[in-house]
Amino acid sequence: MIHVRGLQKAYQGVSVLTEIDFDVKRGEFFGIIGPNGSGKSTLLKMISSVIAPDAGEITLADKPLARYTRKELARILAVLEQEGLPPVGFRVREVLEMGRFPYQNWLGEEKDDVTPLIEEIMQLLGLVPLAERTLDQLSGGEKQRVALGKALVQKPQLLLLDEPTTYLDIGYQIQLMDIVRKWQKTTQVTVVAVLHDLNLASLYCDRILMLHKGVQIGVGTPQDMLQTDKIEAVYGTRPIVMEHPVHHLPQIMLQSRA
Ligand SMILES: Nc1ncnc2c1ncn2[C@@H]1O[C@H](COP(=O)(O)OP(=O)(O)OP(=O)(O)O)[C@@H](O)[C@H]1O
Repeated sequence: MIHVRGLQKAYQGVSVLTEIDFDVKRGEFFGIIGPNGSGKSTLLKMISSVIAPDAGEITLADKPLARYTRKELARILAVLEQEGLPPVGFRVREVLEMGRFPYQNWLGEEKDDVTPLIEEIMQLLGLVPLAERTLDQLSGGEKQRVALGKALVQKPQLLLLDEPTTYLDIGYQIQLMDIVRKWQKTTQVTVVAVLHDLNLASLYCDRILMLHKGVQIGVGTPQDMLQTDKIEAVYGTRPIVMEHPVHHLPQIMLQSRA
């Protein structure tokens, strides 16, 4: 689904990403992890074509990213970002309808009736009781679900998540990630997620790319990447890594040095 080759980016002459090379398979849940400032968001912005690389190439569904028009790209790719929501006066149902923009003609009309799709996604995300509320009447967690709804109604082949659980409590973190995974099973969407929480990354990602100071430390399964020495080298803190008793995946416990 995605091929990234020799990607490089610098801001004002300061290199923030060098020699990034990886592939993401169709239907995969792919995580990007790394400390603050390691280049995760920059990489995601290049995949969504918000910024251009200085060198290297990204291929999306067998076509170089640079050759997509904005509208073509919007039919393939959706980005979950809370800042991507419209101004506060819009109602939840209207915001979800806006997600269909890539499929509408210049009159804002679409060939097929999308009401069933919008209803299905509102059900999936528990947004039915909030449908007529305006965005300013929602909590941070509810807004995050609306933003996810707007991304899902696009029916993307590729869903990009930039720290999707930042404002969510543990219950909503698991709920949001489970919803994405459930949706992935029915639609085969490819998911690329920047995640700060290494334990969530371990539970949900098929493979993980680890960045450190703009350099690719490695790409591999959670077992390959979430090892004590690697985490210490990159994050500067030595955790205890244990196997999850139910999911049999690595989970980390932090150790205080005080
Ligand atoms: N528009 C910009 N102009 C100059 N420098 C930038 C710009 N955007 C990002 N940077 C710098 O590029 C580096 C990588 O930033 P980026 O946001 O990609 O990191 P990140 O891994 O997503 O960080 P965080 O986990 O803190 O969100 C940082 O040093 C940041 O200060």
